[in-house]
Amino acid sequence: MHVVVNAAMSADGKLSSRQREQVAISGADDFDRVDDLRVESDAIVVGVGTVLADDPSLTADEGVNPVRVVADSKARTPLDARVLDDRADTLVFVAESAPNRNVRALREAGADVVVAGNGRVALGQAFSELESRGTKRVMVEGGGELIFSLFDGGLVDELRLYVGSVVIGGRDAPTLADGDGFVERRSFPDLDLDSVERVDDGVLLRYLVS
Ligand SMILES: NC(=O)C1=CN([C@@H]2O[C@H](COP(=O)(O)OP(=O)(O)OC[C@H]3O[C@@H](n4cnc5c(N)ncnc54)[C@H](O)[C@@H]3O)[C@@H](O)[C@H]2O)C=CC1
Ligand SMILES: Nc1nc(O)c(N)c(N[C@@H]2O[C@H](COP(=O)(O)O)[C@@H](O)[C@H]2O)n1
Repeated sequence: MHVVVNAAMSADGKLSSRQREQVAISGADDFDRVDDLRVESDAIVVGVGTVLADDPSLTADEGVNPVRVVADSKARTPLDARVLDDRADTLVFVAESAPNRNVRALREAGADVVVAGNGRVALGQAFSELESRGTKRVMVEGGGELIFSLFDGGLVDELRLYVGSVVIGGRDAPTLADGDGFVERRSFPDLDLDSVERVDDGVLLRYLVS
């Protein structure tokens, strides 16, 4: 299974403002590229923080939509979230401790709910489950907490990063990889820069994870 993390950040490394609402960092051409990447993928994965902040549909304007996957330890996905609409299938990974009531309600809303891990979704287990269902290409669309955990778990093969020509600032604004952060130099995931391309008024960087 090949896992691509795709994100857009400001020149100062922020995914959004400190208010954690959706900010359009990408321009039109980059959003078209993201749409193409969605259609080329078998699954699009986000953390529930992104669902709560952005309410994304995670569908493409044209083509067959991949399955939408939410890492949602406590089953907090709102029942009126766009990821639960009927434009594509939705799989929600929850932890064993997720309230039964929430899990039941998500199932009634049409989601396939799978338990993986205690306390927090065990991402290695969740990705193995995706692979066992025939998933070959995974696109991760954020946010920073989930992306950090995926790097921490050695689960990322490729990073496509759009750097927009804007400064957002804010010590509490989300960045590409939040979580606890790495401390030891030897634990920092190393990246190989594969290509650099100007897109809109920003830069698209493509890295392979060593
Ligand atoms: N510019 C961009 O490309 C994007 C920006 N965003 C922005 O990012 C922010 C949302 O990001 P975050 O708050 O970091 O939320 P997130 O989307 O990373 O979700 C984090 C949540 O996922 C759940 N989760 C379950 N298992 C987990 C695990 N093993 N590790 C980590 N999380 C796990 C937890 O409930 C956790 O609170 C919003 O401001 C949104 O606008 C989100 C996606 C893309
Ligand atoms: N590629 C990209 N560029 C930006 O500027 C962004 N703010 C994001 N955010 C991500 O796109 C999702 C929106 O999805 P829908 O188009 O509503 O389906 C959002 O949730 C982030 O994952 N991405």
